[in-house]
Amino acid sequence: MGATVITARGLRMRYGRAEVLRGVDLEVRAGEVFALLGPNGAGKTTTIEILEGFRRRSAGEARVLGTDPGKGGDAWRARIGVVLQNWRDHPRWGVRRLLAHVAEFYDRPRDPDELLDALGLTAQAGQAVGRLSGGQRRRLDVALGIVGRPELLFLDEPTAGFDPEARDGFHALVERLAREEGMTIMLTTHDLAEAERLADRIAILVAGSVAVCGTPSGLASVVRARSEVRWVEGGAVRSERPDDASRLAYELHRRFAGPVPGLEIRRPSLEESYLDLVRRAGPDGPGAAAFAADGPRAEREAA
Ligand SMILES: Nc1ncnc2c1ncn2[C@@H]1O[C@H](COP(=O)(O)OP(=O)(O)OP(=O)(O)O)[C@@H](O)[C@H]1O
Repeated sequence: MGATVITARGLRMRYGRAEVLRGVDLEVRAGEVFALLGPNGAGKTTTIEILEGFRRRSAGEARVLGTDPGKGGDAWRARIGVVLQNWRDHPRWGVRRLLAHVAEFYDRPRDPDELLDALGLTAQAGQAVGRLSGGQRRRLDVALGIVGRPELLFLDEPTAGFDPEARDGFHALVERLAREEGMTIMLTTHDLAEAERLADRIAILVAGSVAVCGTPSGLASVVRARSEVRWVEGGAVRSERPDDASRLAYELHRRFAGPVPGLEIRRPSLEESYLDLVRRAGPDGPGAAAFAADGPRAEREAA
């Protein structure tokens, strides 16, 4: 993996009295697809907007392509592609015309027709932007974000509103951009499956800070919630979530002096574990301190 493209250290953001980011630390390296995953209101968009240079942080350090994003000029901006959550300009312009117009701002733009083809928008080339469906509009947003051949691409919830086919096509496009062109991509999503499919590394943002960060497989082992052990005793179903499920099963086996009635050990799915993590680290959960003592935060930067 290459040089560091994005660094954030202790990033903080306040909107009035509300502290939305409480010290975000992350690092993205060249050629990496990095997913910022988290529930609604976790601070994903705020983080990405600070890194794009669209929002001024309240405190902390940030470097993007070697520059403080709050001070990046035109030359810096031209190296970055941005796909915002809601971009609704130029509703009367034709799709191809808008794309070709934006392409003119760059030295080495992509061919607008090839791009429309890659995003499945050829049939809409002459259509007014304001008349596109939500999913088509989103695909045009992506086309606008990559037409300038950026080194670094920010995608804020890129597949929101996509149907399954469009989502799959978009995932394939992101994989192509990363693998064939070596583009560094940072995306936000609340879709765990999307993050797992696309990202080399995932940071889970909960209540304004990074709860855990690592590769999808490293994350699976760190985030994985405790297994549930169930058995039948005294005519009733008993259930526990011990630290060590196999040890409890062994102890039960000894206690029953043989097979344990109704014994079941259920390993939670990654989805359940993710939701468990979000609940524990969230504002209504036991709080960051309890969460840290519990493991994942202490094991931050899982393999
Ligand atoms: N301009 C603003 N003024 C005041 N509060 C804001 C502003 N923008 C965002 N917030 C608040 O900051 C918090 C984080 O918002 P943000 O959009 O960064 O979260 P998110 O993780 O991207 O959420 P979502 O998944 O819903 O897009 C939310 O509680 C939101 O209401």
